[in-house]
Amino acid sequence: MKNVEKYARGYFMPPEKSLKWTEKEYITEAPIWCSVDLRDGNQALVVPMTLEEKLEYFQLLVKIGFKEIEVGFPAASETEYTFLRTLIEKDLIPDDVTIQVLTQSRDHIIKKTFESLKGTKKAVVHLYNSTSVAQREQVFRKSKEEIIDIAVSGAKLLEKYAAETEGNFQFQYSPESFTGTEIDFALEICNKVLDVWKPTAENKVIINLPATVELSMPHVYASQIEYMSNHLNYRDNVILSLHPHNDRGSGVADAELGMLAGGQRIEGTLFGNGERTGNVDIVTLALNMYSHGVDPKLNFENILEIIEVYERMTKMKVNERQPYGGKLVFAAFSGSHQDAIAKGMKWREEHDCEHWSVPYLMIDPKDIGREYEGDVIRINSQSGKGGIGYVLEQQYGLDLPKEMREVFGYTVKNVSDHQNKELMPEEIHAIFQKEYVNINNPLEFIDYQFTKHDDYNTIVTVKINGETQQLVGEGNGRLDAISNALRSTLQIDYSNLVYKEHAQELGSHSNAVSYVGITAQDGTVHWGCGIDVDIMTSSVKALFSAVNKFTSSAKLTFKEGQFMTTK
Ligand SMILES: CC(=O)SCCNC(=O)CCNC(=O)[C@H](O)C(C)(C)COP(=O)(O)OP(=O)(O)OC[C@H]1O[C@@H](n2cnc3c(N)ncnc32)[C@H](O)[C@@H]1OP(=O)(O)O
Ligand SMILES: CC(C)C(=O)C(=O)O
Ligand SMILES: [Mg+2]
Repeated sequence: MKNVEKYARGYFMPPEKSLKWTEKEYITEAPIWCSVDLRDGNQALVVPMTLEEKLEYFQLLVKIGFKEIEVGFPAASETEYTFLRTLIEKDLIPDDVTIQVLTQSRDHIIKKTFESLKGTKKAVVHLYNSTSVAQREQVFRKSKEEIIDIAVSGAKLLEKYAAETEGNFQFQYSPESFTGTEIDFALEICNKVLDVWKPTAENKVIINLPATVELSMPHVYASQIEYMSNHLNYRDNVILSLHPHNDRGSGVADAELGMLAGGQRIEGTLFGNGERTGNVDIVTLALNMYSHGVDPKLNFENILEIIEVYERMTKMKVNERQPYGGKLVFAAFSGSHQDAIAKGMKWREEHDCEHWSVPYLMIDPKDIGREYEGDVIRINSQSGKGGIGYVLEQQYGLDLPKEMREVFGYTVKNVSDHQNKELMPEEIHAIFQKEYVNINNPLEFIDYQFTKHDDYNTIVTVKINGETQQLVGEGNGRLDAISNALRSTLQIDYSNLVYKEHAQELGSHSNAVSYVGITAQDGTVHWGCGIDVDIMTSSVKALFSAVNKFTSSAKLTFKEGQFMTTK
């Protein structure tokens, strides 16, 4: 690409190697979660949420189980201010939830922030100022010392206004644009702020290290976090918080590796809404943990309900491929995936499995309120017999013989291919009904009678081209006798009767379902299905269906009492 020389890496490695985190394998316990949907998420929306929307979203976050929620930037607008006042005055904040507010390091903004907090039981007041080389040089045009002054003076103002305001306040500091800051400078400024606040075990300070802009690969961020974690003063009384954005698409990886490196708290949003490419997606982080058997301490058991509120409030869409929440993430169209999923599900039914291990599915969709049917296995021209058969079995109680599944699979794929669309389960069922079930043209089954000596003898009544006839046959079973009657009387040449039957126990009544396959002289197998309340009748109807399929595909016409090839 042209202009590549215009770009260079803009992050800073820690002054010494910090790679201890690589020795850890996975995240063993949930971090402190802080939702910043109502602040960072909200400030990134085309139209920020109204008061009513913020209130509904807040309730959603509480219901999910967030214990820390950044509710806004109260000095930013009347809505932000009023929202906070409403939460406090209407006593809408549960006792176990702490609200958080963001402020720049400017006297009038900090003052207004504390005004908005009057009467709150407890809150985190979050102070930030930019520390990166680019911000120092281009935006603030200040030296490192002057930038430290902004942070330290803001820290002192927080102390001052907190002392004047009734309530229980915890402080948080973010060196905004941390990822573009020299790490030893970020450390220096954080330690200077900590020296003002002097955290104690009873009143810990949160140091939040944002990937304001994600400038590096995640292992670099993790090394930066580990270095900071090892060198921050008052470390035992500091809660180390991470706030990844997603500019390179690795926000989740930043958070996960950052936690291995010492991050104890995560700030992020539902489905990753937030500035530019978004904040880190907390749904993904939490459910990634869940998929490893670690309780994330957030409840996403009804993810569809959460998506509905999220989309309505933010006017954003959850992408179809969004981990866990996306419409298509528990859907398989391709044949081999469907086959493996269907077999995996069956395996679970038949075995006493301790842990979830169904191929292609990270977690059981049911655990987050998603369904298998129509959700997991979806049918188009890329699908195969496994998935198509699975849909018929799960939704209509039709368990086709293996060989028939294959033939029917191709029929369905062809329809989807020609119509260039996905087929819904009811369409697949309709194709099956039309193509295979109780086919009675040209040969219509009317009745049968049996007598048995050594073998079965039958008189089967049929209607062909509107004319009723009685055919006589003999065989070692009843179906065999009827088949022999058809073959010998009507001169239909096939062999190898394949037969399977089962009860169809879906809905209020139970039918018998039979499948019959017959092999023509050229080796082609023709399949038919019969459904009836009576099991014998269902098998005869299946045979007639197969024979009718055979005569029509072999272009046999009925003339002078027998079937013959059309010239
Ligand atoms: C990475 C993040 O998400 S940071 C959070 C960003 N969120 C928001 O900005 C949303 C809410 N913000 C707002 O509504 C407004 O910006 C307000 C009300 C806070 C302030 O508005 P205004 O004072 O009109 O303007 P603005 O934000 O542009 O202020 C820029 C000035 O503040 C300074 N400034 C910016 N951030 C900070 C900070 N954290 N601490 C101290 N000063 C700051 C700038 O250097 C600039 O100074 P200058 O006037 O000397 O040039
Ligand atoms: C205010 C800070 C923490 C922020 O949102 C960021 O740096 O992304
Ligand atoms: Mg942010």
